[in-house]
Amino acid sequence: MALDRLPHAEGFSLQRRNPAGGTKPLAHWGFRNETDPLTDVLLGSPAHLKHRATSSLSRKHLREAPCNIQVAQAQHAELVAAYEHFGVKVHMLPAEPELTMQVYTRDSSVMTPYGPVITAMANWWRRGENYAAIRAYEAMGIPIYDMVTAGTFEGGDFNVIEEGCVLIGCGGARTQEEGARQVAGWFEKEGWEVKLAFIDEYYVHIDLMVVPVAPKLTAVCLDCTDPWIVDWLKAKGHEIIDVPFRDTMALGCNFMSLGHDKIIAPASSRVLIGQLKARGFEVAAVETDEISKTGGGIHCMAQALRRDAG
Ligand SMILES: NC(=O)NCCC[C@H](N)C(=O)O
Repeated sequence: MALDRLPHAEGFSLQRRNPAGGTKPLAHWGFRNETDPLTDVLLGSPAHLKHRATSSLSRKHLREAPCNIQVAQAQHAELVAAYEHFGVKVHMLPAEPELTMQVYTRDSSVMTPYGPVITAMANWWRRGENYAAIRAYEAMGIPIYDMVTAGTFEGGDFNVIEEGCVLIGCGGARTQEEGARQVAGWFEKEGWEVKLAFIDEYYVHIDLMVVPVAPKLTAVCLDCTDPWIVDWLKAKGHEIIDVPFRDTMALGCNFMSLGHDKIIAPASSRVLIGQLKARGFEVAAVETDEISKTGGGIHCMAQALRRDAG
């Protein structure tokens, strides 16, 4: 099933970035803040999901207790239901048998106020997702900001901390320094504050350990996040919710903020959920343990197409 052309479609373009900076934000699509109210999300079908040895984590599960794909698919259906419950419009990438990891829509593109960046996936089994993303945005009528050409870059490493401020993860194996510096240069030209976070490739992407919850509130795994990142966030006035290391390695710090104090979080991340509830958040706790054996969590499985600036 193909994606529909959306209302508010804009003239499609493969490169609307102004090389001099000052690119005009899109009129309808995109978002300024990862914590603004989510209205539209891009998800990927798990119809052809395959458990591959893609990282230390997924390799360990593959060795010890491989993912039961049917259970994972049922968990994904619950995730879709959670978005719909909160009134978020779900746009689903058409299932393609060759794209066995397309459920992780965070990585093949990243939405910005100026349109999506098409990334450059590191692993051969995910490269086709970049082409599928281009086709999807063309079908929906959302013009592309630009495409990464300097090296590999994966969307889980583009972490919008607050309006006009991005933390770019660089582990080498997924996002290479060359790709990270190309994207950093674009956003510096747009006037953003950009920080590069060099992480160990064991952690795959920066969104394993740092994810925004609400304005000035960020979940961080203090045990594995470089202290300068924590100091930087605190200097900006962010309060930190510390997610334990063991939970983090089970994708427990990888959740989705829907804005309006609503969060979709993995049911197994009990410390995080407790902290959120204590602060008055409404939390949809979704079982994602089976699907996460394949290496990603709720944040990895979502690409915000539009957040309402209010
Ligand atoms: N942003 C993310 O952390 N995405 C998870 C990707 C999981 C997938 N198995 C991969 O290793 O590429």
